[in-house]
Amino acid sequence: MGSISGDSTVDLDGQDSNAHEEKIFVAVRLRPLNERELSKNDVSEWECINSTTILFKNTLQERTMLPTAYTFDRVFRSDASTKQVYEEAAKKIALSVLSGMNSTIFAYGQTSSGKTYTMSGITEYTIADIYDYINMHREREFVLKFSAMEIYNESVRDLLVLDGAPLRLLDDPERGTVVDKLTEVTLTDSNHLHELLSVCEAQRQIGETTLNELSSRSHQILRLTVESETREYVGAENTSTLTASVNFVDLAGSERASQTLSAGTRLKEGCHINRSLLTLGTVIRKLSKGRNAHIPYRDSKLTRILQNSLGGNARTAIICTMSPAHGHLEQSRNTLLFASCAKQVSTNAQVNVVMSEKALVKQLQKELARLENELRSLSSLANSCGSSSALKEKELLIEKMDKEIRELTHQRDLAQSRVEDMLRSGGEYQASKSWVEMNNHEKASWASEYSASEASEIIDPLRSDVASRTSHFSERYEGAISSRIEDQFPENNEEQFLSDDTSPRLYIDKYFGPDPCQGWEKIAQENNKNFEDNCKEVQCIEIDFTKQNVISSAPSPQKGDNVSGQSPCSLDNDAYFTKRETISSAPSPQKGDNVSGQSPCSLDNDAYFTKRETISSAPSPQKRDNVSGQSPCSLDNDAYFTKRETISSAPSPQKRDNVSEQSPCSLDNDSSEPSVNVARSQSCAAILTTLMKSPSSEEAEESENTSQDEADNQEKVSNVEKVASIGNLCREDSQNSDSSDCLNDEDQIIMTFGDSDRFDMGDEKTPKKPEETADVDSDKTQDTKQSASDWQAEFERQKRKIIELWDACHIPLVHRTYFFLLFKGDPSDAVYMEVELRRLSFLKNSIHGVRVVKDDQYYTQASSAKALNREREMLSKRMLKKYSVKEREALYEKWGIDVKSKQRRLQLCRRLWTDTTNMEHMNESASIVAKLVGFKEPGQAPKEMFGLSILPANSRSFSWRRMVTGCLTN
Ligand SMILES: Nc1ncnc2c1ncn2[C@@H]1O[C@H](COP(=O)(O)OP(=O)(O)OP(=O)(O)O)[C@@H](O)[C@H]1O
Repeated sequence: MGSISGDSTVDLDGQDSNAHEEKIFVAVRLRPLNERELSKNDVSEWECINSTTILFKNTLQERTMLPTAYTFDRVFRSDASTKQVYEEAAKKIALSVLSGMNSTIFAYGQTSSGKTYTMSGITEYTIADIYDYINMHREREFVLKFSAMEIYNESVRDLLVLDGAPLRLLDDPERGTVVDKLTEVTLTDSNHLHELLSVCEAQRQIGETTLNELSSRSHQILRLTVESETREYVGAENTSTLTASVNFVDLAGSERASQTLSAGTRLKEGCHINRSLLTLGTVIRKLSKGRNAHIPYRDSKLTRILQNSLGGNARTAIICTMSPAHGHLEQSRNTLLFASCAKQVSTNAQVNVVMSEKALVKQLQKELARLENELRSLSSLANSCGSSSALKEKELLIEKMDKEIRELTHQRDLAQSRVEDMLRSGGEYQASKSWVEMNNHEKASWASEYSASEASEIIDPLRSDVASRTSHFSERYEGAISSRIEDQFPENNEEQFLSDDTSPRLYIDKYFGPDPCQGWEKIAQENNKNFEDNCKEVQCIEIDFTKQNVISSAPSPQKGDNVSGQSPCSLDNDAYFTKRETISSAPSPQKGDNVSGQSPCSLDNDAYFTKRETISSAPSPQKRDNVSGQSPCSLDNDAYFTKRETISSAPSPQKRDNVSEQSPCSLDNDSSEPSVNVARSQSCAAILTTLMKSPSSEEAEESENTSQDEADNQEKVSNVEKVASIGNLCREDSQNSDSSDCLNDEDQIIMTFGDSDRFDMGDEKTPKKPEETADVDSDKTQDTKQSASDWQAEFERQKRKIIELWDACHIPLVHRTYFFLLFKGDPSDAVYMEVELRRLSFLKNSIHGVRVVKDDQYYTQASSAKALNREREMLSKRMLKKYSVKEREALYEKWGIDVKSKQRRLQLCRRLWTDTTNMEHMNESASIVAKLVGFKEPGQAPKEMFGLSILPANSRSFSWRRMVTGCLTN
């Protein structure tokens, strides 16, 4: 022990007493082959080629891509003594405790590799050196304290107490994790310590495994705390004490159940051991990559207790022990991998100086006097400079600001509600009909007639008023406002996370577009242009859909009906026929007839036939009817027939009346089914409305599906469903989502035909009985009679549907809460709900094999189960801030969470928004999330902030006009 000599208490072996960052010291120790290994003729696979490098000999010439040489701070051959290991790998760090620095020596390695053998030696040598040092430094007074614990099956036991109960871990703001009620014995001398070590040895959980008769089944942490102060100053006023601890950590060995042949208790122990070592490995690996990574200290008690030693403020050495035997090759490699990571980890140890109580009191008194002086000088300054009046002035300013904020908000609300009123009542209908009283046709017609200039007329004066007030307001109060905002949203990671998604303004800007007030002008300007485009786009969609019904119809006797002229029935497998007919003006009847003039029947497998026809004059009713003229019922496997017709001019009334004169029921040649009677009016929007809502068209599809069900050949059914799915998609999107996003360009849809599991938008698709759906006119009448109470029912239905979709699409809880609080049951909610449903339908579709290229980024990015889990974790953290202990306990009870269970907050947050059918649960969830993220009280969600800002930033893919048009159809 002669090396302990220094005169200084804080300078051992040239160590610097100041805080310094250093890497963990990593050494590897090979043990000799043991008897068991020798008896199996196992060979030694590892060799230390110098004092720092260990080499894989590969005696058996196995092919391996793994590294063969590993370098560490020190490697020890199997004939090295424990004393040598101590001197060269552990001593320096262990004895840092004498200079006031915490330190830890770990032994890590697989079972039976020699951890306990090494660690007990190191502990002995350290103790001996410490007592030697104490004896040599009589000028200082030392107090040594000892504690010992083991972590057995994830519970912490006091090794100095016989049959003690498991101990709890507490978080101390200053000391980090502490073991509650752990015995700490003040040592009288080294013998005393040795006695206690014997107690620990006797107490520790030992068990026999195939690999080690005395296998340690727990992690053992022995802690020796050394306090010292200069004798001369003991009891003096300004003396200070050095205090630090050294931990001797003998980890349980990693093991493979198959190798240790463990079962029952041993197996359970082994699982706990491996799990905690895995966490230790993860902590080390993450630390080795940098301190910013999320370090899972809390995942195991071992890492929690040793947090300071793992990248913290304790000097640390890890001695990795390994068996050189070939039979343990894999485990040895794992050990070396762990050692390699550990080598990269830095710690930042510092000297812990504890002031004496007297010195502390003295210092505090000084500080108090200084503060009192400051206060006195401040109050005299206040009296002389009239700072109280300055304060008053500021208060008045704040009051004024508040008033102006209220006034501005009021103005904006007023402006929006005026515009909304105007939009709802709509020109000539205003006097006679309310919005809910209008039928879809009327709504759509109104939408088409309402012009941009009219909108601007109303909006412009309001906008300029609001703008001038806003600029005046921000000029004056910008500084004050931003400081208020900073107060409300302080910067830290968690807050950042939440403010990214939940700060009302940021949230809305990010996901719904800019401030509504700023969007009006653009909207008004784009109105006319967009509306034209939209009509075209929507027409494409709807006619496309109609055509599919037509395709399904029986051929008409007219010449024009049999455009393809031949049944696709005989299409070979995988062949399909796509027909597009673009009619830019009224086509002649002749021209459209027998357009293809060729049978697709003769197409070979995998061949397809795409036909485009441009017709420059109005088509005759005959021509437009039954374009394909063939039932796809008899399509061969995987063949399908798609026909699209794009019409950019207003068709003649005759044509419109007969567009789908045939019932899709005739798919099975069942002419008794009600026929589709889709009328096209002069107005684009009217066409849209009628087609979209026509129960006949729905029925047409249903009938088609029904008849498919009846068909013998199930394969054919699936083929037809594939065709129908395009129609369904079009219809869904035109009804429920941004139609132009979906179909204004064929390239915007990528269909996965193998996936028929389409998104079900709800009740609309429930097959209706023929008598319920036969007559479009009767539906129109019903539309007209729709009352506010109908809306209530519809509102509830839509709300539930949205909730289900939120759940299915893993929509962030903050988002759900915002919208949930937004929905009040007013007819004006229709707009918000519509937008939400559309986006969710896109998302759901994209999950189910249909990718919409222009999909809303937010929905595709934010909506994942993983993101949702993260959000729940973040929310659970906020519970500490937002709920008192009592409130939390009340919540746990209410939500059926055991108050004694672990991770109660997380448990609660994991339950939020899960019971989608229980509206009380939804309300409760919304209210909790709202509180956690600081939304307004439930029922006061900032609806006005959403207003028309439901427009996304990308106005090209989503226009106000389109949205309104879409809403009209429901
Ligand atoms: N370097 C060594 N020289 C000689 N014998 C050794 C050496 N290392 C370990 N041994 C012997 O190997 C056996 C297993 O050692 P030890 O109990 O220390 O392993 P361990 O890694 O602690 O195992 P476990 O994780 O199962 O507790 C013991 O009998 C021990 O005496």
